[in-house]
Amino acid sequence: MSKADTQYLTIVENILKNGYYADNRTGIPTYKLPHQVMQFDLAEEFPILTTKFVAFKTAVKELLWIWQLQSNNVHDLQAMNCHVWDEWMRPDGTIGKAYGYQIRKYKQTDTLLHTLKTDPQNRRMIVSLWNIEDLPDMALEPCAYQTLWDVNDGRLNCLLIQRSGDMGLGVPFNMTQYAVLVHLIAQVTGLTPGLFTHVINNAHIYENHVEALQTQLARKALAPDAPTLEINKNIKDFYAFTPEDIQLIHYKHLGKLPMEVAV
Ligand SMILES: Nc1nc(=O)c2c([nH]1)NC[C@@H]1CN(c3ccc(C(=O)N[C@@H](CCC(=O)O)C(=O)O)cc3)CN21
Ligand SMILES: O=c1ccn([C@H]2C[C@H](O)[C@@H](COP(=O)(O)O)O2)c(=O)[nH]1
Repeated sequence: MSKADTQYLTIVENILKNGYYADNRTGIPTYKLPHQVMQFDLAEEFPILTTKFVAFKTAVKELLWIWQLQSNNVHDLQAMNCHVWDEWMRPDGTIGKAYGYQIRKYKQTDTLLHTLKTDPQNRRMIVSLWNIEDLPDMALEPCAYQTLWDVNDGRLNCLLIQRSGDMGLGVPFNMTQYAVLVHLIAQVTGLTPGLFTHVINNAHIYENHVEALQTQLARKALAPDAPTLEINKNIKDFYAFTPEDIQLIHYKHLGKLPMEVAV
């Protein structure tokens, strides 16, 4: 079993056992717990679940859409054969001033890369998608909305803050895609991947995901070891990475667990 499975399933188990049952805007109630934390040393193991199949390539494409393409246009994501944002697409084809829009608006990827290269002991390396002024014009207010970056002895550390975490669908994507991001940014800044800490303010399980997550919990004993991440080492420019440059080697898992997304 991967360390990702252990930490993720501990949270899932705790929510199912002790979570507070409450309504929310989607109409599908959730069980929820506050302030759940996972922490991975990326030098030791790449965090991805093995107790179910995580659509790794899809998660990587969504990440590149936000951080590299810096797009809010759902058609750009669909062009990569990724459809996880289809339900939130507005008639103009975008998700409004959300996600990639906020990265581009303030050149946040460029600034982070530049600071990591020129002033790695800077204590102000923050990328934030939470822009109060623009919130009313977003199709969805960003969930994984902030990262804080830090360097110790050549190791790149990242703290991800997520205000709202869908444990069944969003979180398995988020934990893995942000781990990929740390690897990508480390490679192009001459650093090595260090600690990745993922804080979730409202960690919830939708009522209609309970059965699938119970199935996943029951699979624990059979879980395979974690795969390894392999990135094309020749790439030194963050904007040159393609999904093909980012490969999972020997990803063994216990199969898909379909869940419906609450819109
Ligand atoms: N309720 C909700 N949960 C989320 O996780 C979420 C939202 N809304 N809204 C915006 C994005 C969209 N996200 C999504 C949407 C769908 C999948 C999903 O269906 N995942 C499937 C595989 C999809 C594929 O293979 O392409 C899965 O089994 O993980 C994942 C994340 C994450 N976000
Ligand atoms: O990257 C993401 C994006 C979204 N989510 C989930 C978290 C919630 O279940 C919904 C958003 O609903 P709000 O009412 O705006 O909190 O989407 C996620 O887990 N990860």
